[in-house]
Amino acid sequence: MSILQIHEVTKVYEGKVTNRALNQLSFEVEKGEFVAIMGPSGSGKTTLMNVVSMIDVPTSGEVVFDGMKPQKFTSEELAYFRRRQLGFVFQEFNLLPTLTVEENIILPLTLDEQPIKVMEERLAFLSDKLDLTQILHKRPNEISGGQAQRTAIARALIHDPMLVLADEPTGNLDSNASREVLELLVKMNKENKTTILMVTHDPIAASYCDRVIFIKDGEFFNEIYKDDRRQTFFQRILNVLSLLGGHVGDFSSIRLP
Ligand SMILES: Nc1ncnc2c1ncn2[C@@H]1O[C@H](COP(=O)(O)OP(=O)(O)OP(=O)(O)O)[C@@H](O)[C@H]1O
Repeated sequence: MSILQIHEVTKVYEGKVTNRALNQLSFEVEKGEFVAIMGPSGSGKTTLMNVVSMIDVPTSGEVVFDGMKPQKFTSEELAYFRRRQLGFVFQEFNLLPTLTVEENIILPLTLDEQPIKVMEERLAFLSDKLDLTQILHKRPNEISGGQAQRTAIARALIHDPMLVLADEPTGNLDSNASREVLELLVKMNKENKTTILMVTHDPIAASYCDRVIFIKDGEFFNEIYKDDRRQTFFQRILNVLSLLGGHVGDFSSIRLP
């Protein structure tokens, strides 16, 4: 069953020069899938994430979530839908510095005025899964980058969203912390059937996913599915990237997995 359908989405930015950031892009994400989006700089990845998260409206085409069409929502319905059904993980973690780890994680539930019992149960469940129990009382400036990203993942999952959107979640992490965060994303995906759409420049990060969709000049370029071994998937991702082209530096974080 598909949880997200991108149907012939085009996004044109008008200005002195008209910019077609997405051009008739179509793909679907199945419930419980972990999908990476890759493409050279300027290929439309951020625009795609903005359209999926409904920060931006497509010029034409449709984004459908589990049969629902948010383009038809009122602004209140849209705000509610984003808050309840989407989870966000960013490169910069975006934690609130004055709140503790625990307060940061439960923030989405607090905003939704959920009963304390619900908050405590979800918090206990996620802190255990993401190994955060020991640092719940700390503030963001007292924890490592990897711990900050794990906190951000817990915050993204606390309301059990339909879809998690992750934008370069390992972009600010060293290789050990990156691996830890990716393994936890895989664990949440496999054990809890969390559906994740992740933009990344990093072929190692992409190799943790079930499928990689490559876009170029705002258009669908190719997609590959993981077989059983991550190493061979990584190699196949590199092969497609070499066909995809782009500028030197677009995939600068390539290192051996
Ligand atoms: N607000 C905007 N107004 C005009 N053009 C835009 C705007 N946002 C993006 N673009 C253009 O749309 C195209 C796609 O940009 P986008 O940021 O989506 O690419 P990207 O793949 O995320 O790039 P990067 O990997 O460098 O972040 C680019 O040509 C960009 O210049």
